[in-house]
Amino acid sequence: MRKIIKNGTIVTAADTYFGDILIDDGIIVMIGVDLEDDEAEIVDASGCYVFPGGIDPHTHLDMPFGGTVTADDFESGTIAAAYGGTTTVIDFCLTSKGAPLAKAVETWHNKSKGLAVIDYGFHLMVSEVTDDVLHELPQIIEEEGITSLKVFMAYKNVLQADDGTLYKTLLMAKEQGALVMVHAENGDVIDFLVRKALEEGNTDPIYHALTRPAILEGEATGRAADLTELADSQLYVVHVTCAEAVWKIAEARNKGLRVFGETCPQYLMLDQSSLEKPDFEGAKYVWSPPLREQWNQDVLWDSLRNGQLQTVGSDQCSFNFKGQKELGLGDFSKIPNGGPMIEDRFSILYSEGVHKGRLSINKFVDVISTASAKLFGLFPQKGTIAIGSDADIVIFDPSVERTISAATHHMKVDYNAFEGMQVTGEPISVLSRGEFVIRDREFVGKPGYGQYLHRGRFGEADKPAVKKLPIGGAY
Ligand SMILES: NC(=O)NCCC(=O)O
Ligand SMILES: [Zn+2]
Ligand SMILES: [Zn+2]
Repeated sequence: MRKIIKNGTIVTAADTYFGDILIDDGIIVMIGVDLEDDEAEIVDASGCYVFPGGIDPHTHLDMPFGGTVTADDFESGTIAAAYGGTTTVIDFCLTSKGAPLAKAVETWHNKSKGLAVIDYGFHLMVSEVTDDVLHELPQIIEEEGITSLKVFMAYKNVLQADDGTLYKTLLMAKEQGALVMVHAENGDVIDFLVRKALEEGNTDPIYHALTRPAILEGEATGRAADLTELADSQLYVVHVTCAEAVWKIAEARNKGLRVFGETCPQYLMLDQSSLEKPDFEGAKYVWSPPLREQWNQDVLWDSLRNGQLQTVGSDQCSFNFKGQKELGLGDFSKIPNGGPMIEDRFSILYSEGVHKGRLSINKFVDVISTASAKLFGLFPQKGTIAIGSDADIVIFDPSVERTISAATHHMKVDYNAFEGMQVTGEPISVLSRGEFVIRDREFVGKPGYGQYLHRGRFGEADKPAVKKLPIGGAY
């Protein structure tokens, strides 16, 4: 079914203009003024912005962690994402030492197939680089289109890899055209500090933050950047929280290194004092790296604006307060790490970024969508509004005032970390490949509609192929 989105203000990372968009078979085929097509359904976007769908480069759906499993799976998580204006997620496929990588990828396909309501891809965790991994990885990159590899520098004895593994992964990524992602914290020192705090009887949630100081995030970020330089490779630092890490990324980028950084709405909006809430409520805010002192928020906003950080991911990793976060009553180190962020990422960035004058509207589109498409091999299929791109579109009303709350959110989790926050603007309708997933604030999508994304190699977006127009056709 053809559709014309009419009368909206189209916004991309580069331009803002008034126009109509003709969609055919899930693809944007024409953009212009006063477009007409007798067979097309007309979708009125008067008074609204028309944005490319959000791309969330950092989610953990249906992920086992800390002796439990995230509250949101690929169905509830992608429904919530769509309500929030996100049309693509890239989830982390976990692996275990000694087990075939292909088995882990198959597990993640089984978790997502038939459930996702929007398109999705996977990053692949690398926990060791053995001969088997060296043999298997190029095949997975080629056949699965998984072109980003994740190394954890923290979570000792659970997910953490050593520096040798990180270095070998960087070398392999350089050769294969993949992007290495790091969770940058010094896991060994954190492990020592956690044990010491517990021995001293310090068991409350706030000690999660106090045992993971910002300097250990800065140190690991700098170490990863140095190893990237040595390997002449490429690095993406996930969930950057603090000035110490931003400075290391900026230093690397100033040297001309291919080092990129992501932050998340929680680090832009919340601070460490949330972990001190009484009655164990601080546990709701336990994730890693932890929330920081408030002044870091300005550093993060400035870094998005000036390009030292490029993207905003959600790090969606939801656990219920009742029964899951409570696993850490009496021992903060047993609180499952993570929070529910997938639904509010887009609106918080618009409201606190664009509406409050911290980001231009085009920069907003870049950090919420376009930059991730480019870094993770999805551009120009995703991440923009252009002829030939997938019609992943958000019709966003900037005049709506609303309050974020667990009572109205769509994640399957019993609290919202941004409870009570007033935001301006709301995604009213959301289309994925030309089909409504959210229509006039109602979910109308279908589990299983979301397609797995076979992604391009790192750097391909810098040299896109010239598109050919079919003879006599618009595209
Ligand atoms: N962030 C967090 O606490 N949980 C998810 C796993 C990770 O990203 O480190
Ligand atoms: Zn992490
Ligand atoms: Zn994460």
